[in-house]
Amino acid sequence: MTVLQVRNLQFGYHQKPVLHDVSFSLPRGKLIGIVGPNGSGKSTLLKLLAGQLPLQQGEVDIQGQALASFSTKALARQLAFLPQRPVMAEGIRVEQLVQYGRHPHQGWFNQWSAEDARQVARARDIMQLEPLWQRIASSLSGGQAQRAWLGMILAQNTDLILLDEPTSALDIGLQTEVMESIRHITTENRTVLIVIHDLGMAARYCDELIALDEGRVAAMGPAREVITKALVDRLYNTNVDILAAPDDGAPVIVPRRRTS
Ligand SMILES: Nc1ncnc2c1ncn2[C@@H]1O[C@H](COP(=O)(O)OP(=O)(O)OP(=O)(O)O)[C@@H](O)[C@H]1O
Repeated sequence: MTVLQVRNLQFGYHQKPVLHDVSFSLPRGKLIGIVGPNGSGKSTLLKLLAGQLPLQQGEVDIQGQALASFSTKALARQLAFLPQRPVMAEGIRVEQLVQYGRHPHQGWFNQWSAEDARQVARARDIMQLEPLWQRIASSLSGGQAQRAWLGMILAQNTDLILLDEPTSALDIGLQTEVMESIRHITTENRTVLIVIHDLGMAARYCDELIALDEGRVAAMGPAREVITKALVDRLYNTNVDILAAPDDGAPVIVPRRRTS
């Protein structure tokens, strides 16, 4: 079943076009990556899908229902969105941040339910936040903060999760750990759409990729088929070699030096 359907999306900032005729659909239970050069429209696309920017042209359906027909709270029960640079409120602890993910599920009197507690504990365990639980969130390192934010997103317990570069501040060990956790989420039949710059990680972990180039879909399909030398050279104006990882054959992208 299709979780998200995007048809002929066009968008511009102050009359400057940024996205052109973008169409795709996301099946349930898959990890889908959006790749593309800086400024190609990846964050703009995610913000539109999350209802953070107004649709100008085209249609977005979430679980078969028009995006515009959802209230803010109803939308937050369907999809969780982690922007590229989320703003951390001063003074809150990691525990409170993760609990905040339950807000869309709470009723008029903000009753805290057993289900809320269960989802918060689950998010804490998956993101291994126990040692950070009572820390002031704004005092965390970049990587720790990213895990805390992901904990909040997991606690929201939505079928669709949109993440804008969730591994950008992480060292290579944590990157792998977080990507494994994100993969784990899709085994629960959730769909995750992730903006990611690291093409090797994208090819290794994502089921499918959407490659954007100047606001247009340049390629779309199974991750390891999308990452070709021709596409990478063209999109990033570079000259790469693509090797095969020794463990599972996933593409490893090695840019050649530019010798003068
Ligand atoms: N609020 C804004 N007002 C005007 N122009 C914007 C705004 N946000 C983004 N843009 C422009 O829209 C284009 C696409 O930006 P966007 O952030 O979506 O790209 P991106 O692919 O996510 O880039 P990056 O990989 O650098 O994060 C860029 O030219 C950018 O300068």
